[in-house]
Amino acid sequence: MAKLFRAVIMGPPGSGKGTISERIAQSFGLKHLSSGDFLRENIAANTEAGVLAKTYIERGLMVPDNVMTRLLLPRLEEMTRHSWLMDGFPCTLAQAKALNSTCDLDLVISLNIPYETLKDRLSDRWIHPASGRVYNRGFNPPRVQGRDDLSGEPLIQHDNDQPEALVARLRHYKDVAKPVIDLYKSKGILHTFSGTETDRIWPYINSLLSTKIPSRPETDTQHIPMP
Ligand SMILES: Nc1ncnc2c1ncn2[C@@H]1O[C@H](COP(=O)(O)OP(=O)(O)OP(=O)(O)O)[C@@H](O)[C@H]1O
Ligand SMILES: Cc1cn([C@H]2C[C@H](O)[C@@H](COP(=O)(O)OP(=O)(O)O)O2)c(=O)[nH]c1=O
Repeated sequence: MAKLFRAVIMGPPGSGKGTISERIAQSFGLKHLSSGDFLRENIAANTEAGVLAKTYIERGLMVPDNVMTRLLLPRLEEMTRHSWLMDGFPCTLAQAKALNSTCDLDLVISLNIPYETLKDRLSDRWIHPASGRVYNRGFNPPRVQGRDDLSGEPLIQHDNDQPEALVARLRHYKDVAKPVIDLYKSKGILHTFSGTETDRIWPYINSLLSTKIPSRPETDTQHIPMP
């Protein structure tokens, strides 16, 4: 069996973690794991952790580290036969240390996107709350305005995606992410990508991953190779 590959993608809200993770999952056959999706599944299933997490998410707060690790680490431990890419976890140094004790990461992708770009994207981010699917009127609009493509249910906007809340969220991200980024830098597994357009960043990420994981032949030709 080919060596398993474990990667994490980090970045501020709106940096494109979800969007890029989907592309990586499609191109390289990794399982895309998302902390937000895990939380939504637990909330929907009314698990103990889900009920607790909901009280924080509803107030626009981060879920405490011990709840996150209790929820996610057992799921990761079960994935002994899969290569995966984790999006949204770890967010804090405590989460990173807990993850470290469970598995060895091969690679960390950090997205570095200018504030103005994040502001523009998030102020136009539309979410299907039940699934977490995200849309943007310019970048990936829903087929019918205001409606989720699959369920047809209404899309909503989060107050904390609006510019007034965003400055505080970004400041908070920078504070908590810095020690995590430093940790991965010191381990030599951090790769940072900067830019305003995902379609310009993607070829570089694709190229990096191609050196680490064999692409799936059927999807390999969809993406522009690195210049
Ligand atoms: N690693 C984590 N630690 C603490 N809380 C988390 C974590 N991941 C997700 N959450 C909580 O779950 C909520 C939903 O997560 P999700 O990643 O779907 O949100 P999002 O709005 O797409 O994230 P972003 O803030 O990157 O835009 C977050 O706003 C946060 O409250
Ligand atoms: C990646 C990307 C996303 N978007 C939009 C789609 C979403 O509405 C929003 C956030 O993208 P998303 O992938 O949800 O970011 P994250 O998971 O890091 O929070 O920005 C763009 O407009 N352009 C882009 O290049």
